[in-house]
Amino acid sequence: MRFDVITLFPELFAPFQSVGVTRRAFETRAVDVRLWPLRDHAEGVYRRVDDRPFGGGPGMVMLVEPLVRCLAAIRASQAADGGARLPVVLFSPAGRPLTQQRVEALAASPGAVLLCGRYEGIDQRFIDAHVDEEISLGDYVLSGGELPALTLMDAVARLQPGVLHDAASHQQDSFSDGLLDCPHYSRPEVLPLPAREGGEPIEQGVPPVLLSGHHAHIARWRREQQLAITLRRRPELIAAARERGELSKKDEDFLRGLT
Ligand SMILES: CCN(CC)Cc1ccc(CNC(=O)c2csc3nc[nH]c(=O)c23)cc1
Repeated sequence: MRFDVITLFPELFAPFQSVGVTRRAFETRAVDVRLWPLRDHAEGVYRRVDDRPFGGGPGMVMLVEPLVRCLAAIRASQAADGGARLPVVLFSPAGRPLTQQRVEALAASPGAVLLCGRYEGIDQRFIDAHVDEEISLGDYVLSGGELPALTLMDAVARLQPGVLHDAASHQQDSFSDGLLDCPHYSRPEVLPLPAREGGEPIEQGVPPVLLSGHHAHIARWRREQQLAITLRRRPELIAAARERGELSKKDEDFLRGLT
């Protein structure tokens, strides 16, 4: 699958292509990323990509014409590669919050043009004429759409075949089964951890069940930890899992014991 990224800061994307899971996705071409620096499509002496908003107000607005020229170049490149004409995704605070469900849909698609907004936003006429979908990362204010785009690319790259070593691991990802993750432990079995300032002493050992080798008990303990942690931090995810029929009778018995 392919991402054509329109951005004012292509340098922000280099680390994605050279580190970890996403590097493998990029090297194996499971995910093709093509960066399109918007400034290359700005004309005039000052090569403007933004200007002041009509009606006044703070900040600047991204101009339509450089975006139209940039998108035309992308369409020509997609056609030349015989690829599909990909939908345009705008990252914006006014977009629909990104979910794992949306990530999975995109991961199964041929890809998308990812438009990274900067400044106060994009001229609405470009959005009306060319944008197919607006995506937000969540209700907090970032400086632009590049980190959201990197987040989406990371989440999609992990789902591509052959990218994750242990394919089963993304099935077990907590957001794949809708509950928060259980605690994890590794060597050493006992840690000389100092107690917190004026707090309770830290549990130094590892839950014995994890050392028992009894896989059914371990799986049960992990599931009960997921349920307890999710009920405490994100109770709405319990209700949603129940709605989807994903809670077993054992799960429900355990939850009743907690409340
Ligand atoms: C007028 C108030 N602001 C809207 C919340 C203006 C504004 C702030 C920051 C931006 C830059 N942010 C993004 O482009 C962005 C793109 S996706 C996203 N997800 C969460 N939060 C974000 O700020 C974003 C754009 C407009």
